[in-house]
Amino acid sequence: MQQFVTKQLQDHQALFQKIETELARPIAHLAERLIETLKIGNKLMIMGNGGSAADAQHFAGEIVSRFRMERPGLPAISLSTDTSIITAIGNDYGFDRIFSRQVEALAAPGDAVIGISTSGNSPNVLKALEVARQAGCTTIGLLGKDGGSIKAVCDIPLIIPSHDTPRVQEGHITVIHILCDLIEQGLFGIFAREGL
Ligand SMILES: O=C(CO)[C@@H](O)[C@H](O)[C@H](O)[C@H](O)COP(=O)(O)O
Ligand SMILES: [Zn+2]
Repeated sequence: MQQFVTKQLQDHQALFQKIETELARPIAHLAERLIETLKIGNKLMIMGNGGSAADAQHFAGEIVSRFRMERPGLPAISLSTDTSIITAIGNDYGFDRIFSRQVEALAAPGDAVIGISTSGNSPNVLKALEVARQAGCTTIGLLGKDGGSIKAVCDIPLIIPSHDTPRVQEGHITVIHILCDLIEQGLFGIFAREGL
């Protein structure tokens, strides 16, 4: 068992080394887009299934409440969280529409709609990003594997370079925390002061 644990930790470390090499610039670029979105009064809408539903809720919580800084609340909604809405749409229209219906109802042009999917192939996330695109939103994917079918409907696809679902999720939550730091510092902190 200890060998198994060691192997998991080694895989995690190797992946994070790759993320550092390949994704530092794309993560900073994505943060800039999110900062611009929030600066002009638009909001973030975030969704995913399973572990990625938890990530969506986690991300929205950091933005609305706070990450590290004392600062005003910022607008972000998790589309994976409201059981009444999700069961109503799922029951009446089908599971594929649980996110797209919320995008129809809540999205405004200029909002950033963020789909989190380790396979890049969840149909409900794909449909929501298609609707978001038609509504004039910026579409963003936190993805894995080869980006799947969702990659094609993303203005900004960020793909964690792994085919192992748990490792991809570990990449996603780290990216989310870095984005939260950059958003706070970009709007209210060191990067805002330095105009970076
Ligand atoms: O958390 C995990 C696996 O670590 C699972 O709950 C996982 O999120 C679920 O199987 C999801 O349905 C996978 O969807 P996706 O990431 O491929 O869009
Ligand atoms: Zn999990």
